[in-house]
Order: sequence, then C-alpha cells, then structure tokens
Amino acid sequence: MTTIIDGRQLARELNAKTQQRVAQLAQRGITPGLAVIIVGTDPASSIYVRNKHKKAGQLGIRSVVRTFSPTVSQTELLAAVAEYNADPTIDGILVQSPLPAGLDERAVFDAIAPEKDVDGFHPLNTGKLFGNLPGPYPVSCTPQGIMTMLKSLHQPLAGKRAVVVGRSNIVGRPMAALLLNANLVVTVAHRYAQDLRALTKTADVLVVATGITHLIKAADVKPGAIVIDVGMDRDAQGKLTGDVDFDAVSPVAGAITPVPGGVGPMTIATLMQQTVDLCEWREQRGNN
Ligand SMILES: Nc1nc2c(c(=O)[nH]1)N[C@@H](CN(C=O)c1ccc(C(=O)N[C@@H](CCC(=O)O)C(=O)O)cc1)CN2
Ligand SMILES: [Mg+2]
Repeated sequence: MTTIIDGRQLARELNAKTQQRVAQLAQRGITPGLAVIIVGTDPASSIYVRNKHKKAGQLGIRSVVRTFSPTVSQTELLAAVAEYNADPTIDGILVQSPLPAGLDERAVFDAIAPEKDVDGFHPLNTGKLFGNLPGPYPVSCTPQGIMTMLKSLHQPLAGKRAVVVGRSNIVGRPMAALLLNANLVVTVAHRYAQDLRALTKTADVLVVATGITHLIKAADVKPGAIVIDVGMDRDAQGKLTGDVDFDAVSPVAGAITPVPGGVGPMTIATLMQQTVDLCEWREQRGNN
C-alpha cells in the first residue's frame, strides 16, 4: 500500500496550530505582522502572494502586500525593505521570487534584517542551517514544510539515503542541509549528473525539484521509497503536473506527494508558522 502524503490536510493541521499560537499572542495584545513585496504581474507569483495574504488573514496574522511595477528601481526596492526592517509592527518580510530581470534578487534578500527573514534566504540564516548551528532561525519554507511532511510519516530517517534532484537556493540546497542535519546520507544531483537515474534509484527519500515535467518514472525509483515532488509544471494541455510521473511511480513508492495538493500548501502553512516563530522569538528577545 502506498501512502499518499496529503499536503492539504497536513497544512490544515499546521495552520490550526499556528492559529492557536496567534490567539495566545492576541491575549497579550500582540499581532504578528507579515510584509510581502511583489514586483510585476507574473500570474503564478500573483496567485501565491494572494494566497499568502488570504491565509495570513484567516489565521489572524496582519499581512501587508506591497506591489511594485516591473520598472521599479533597485534603490526603491531596497528602500521598501529598509522601511519594513525598521517597522516594529512587522515580524516577517518576504520578497516574492523570482524578481523580473534587471533586478538583483540576491541583494534584495540580503537587505532583509536576518531576524525578519521569514523565508530564511539571508546568508546569515542559510549559514546557520548549513553549519547545523543551534536555532532558532528561519529556514526556506518549502524544504522546511517537506521536513514536516516526512515527520508525519513517523519513520526513522537517520542513516537513510536521500537524493535531492535540483540545487536551487530556495529548495535543493536548503533541503539537502535539512536532510543532512537529520542524519540522512545525502546526495545532491543536478543537470551535470552523469547518470541521474542510477542515483535516484538508490534513494530511500527522493526529493525532486527541477521544473521538468514527469522527469522521474517508475524505473527511476527504489521500491518503497518516499518520493517528494516539488515540481509545479504545466503539461501540453496546460494542466498542473509535477516532476514525478505520479500515476506510474505511486505503485512503486512507499509514500508519495501529489501535485497539486502536496508540497505547495505546506509551503504557505510553513510561512505562516515561521511568521509566528519570528514574532515569538522577538518577544523572547525583548522586542529587539
Ligand atoms: N519568496 C519566495 N518566493 C518563492 C517561494 C518562496 O517560498 N518564497 N516559493 C515558490 C512559490 N510559492 C511560494 O511563494 C508557492 C508555490 C506554490 C504553492 C502552492 O500552493 N501550489 C499548489 C498549486 C497552485 C496552482 O494551482 O498553481 C499546490 O501545489 O497544490 C504555494 C507557494 C517560488 N517563489
Ligand atoms: Mg535546479
């Protein structure tokens, strides 16, 4: 029997816990604040930002969305980040990725105060993650959400072989660090891998984040493996599909995430969780 990892249900459970934490903060007169910066009108990014804003509102988090035209200058963007860095009502700041060409995304991420870096993209936070330093600090929401999904399976993971396909800063690299910190034996594969399929076939935990529709087929997966599909691709008919051929792979896998309804909802639930984390950590530090 293959377990279908239900990201929507796990997100509901996580959001319920976050909502309770928000209610506890409210009793002390504290409202967590999230600032979301989006540049341009990319339809997918606009939907993700709208969903973040909506979910925040449902949980009692105050969210502000600032939308810039694609012609915004780097200086204006950095000024908006600086404004939120200095705003005591804002606990978490995120800049929706990708930024339009011509803007230096890395410089904008680096300008976010590390203690408000709700996406965990600041080098201080990624450095802590890669050094396996003691927390707390925020971690990129998609891989952090995947760790929550893996924990929901209640399977021992230490010593298992993990293969992460894709090495992006948002998913592949922090995913590898989280799995390594959880004592898995981790391989990161990418476009230069000489025999990708020989690698994926060794994985007890396979995480695929490439943006290549149905890259992973049944023959590429070890029987019983946990398969996590981060892909959000469109097939020839425009239908949302993953990097894993779900219909072919699910009979082979021990557990598998669907697309949609897998990793995506957990990304947003983790963002909400981390906004409240940042708010609580700030309180614990004494509002600094
Ligand atoms: N600043 C950031 N930018 C981006 C991140 C991020 O974590 N921080 N991740 C992705 C986009 N993303 C959130 O921003 C995101 C993508 C997809 C989903 C989601 O719920 N997907 C649904 C399907 C949605 C659809 O139908 O199109 C699902 O998988 O079920 C949530 C968040 C890149 N940018
Ligand atoms: Mg990649």
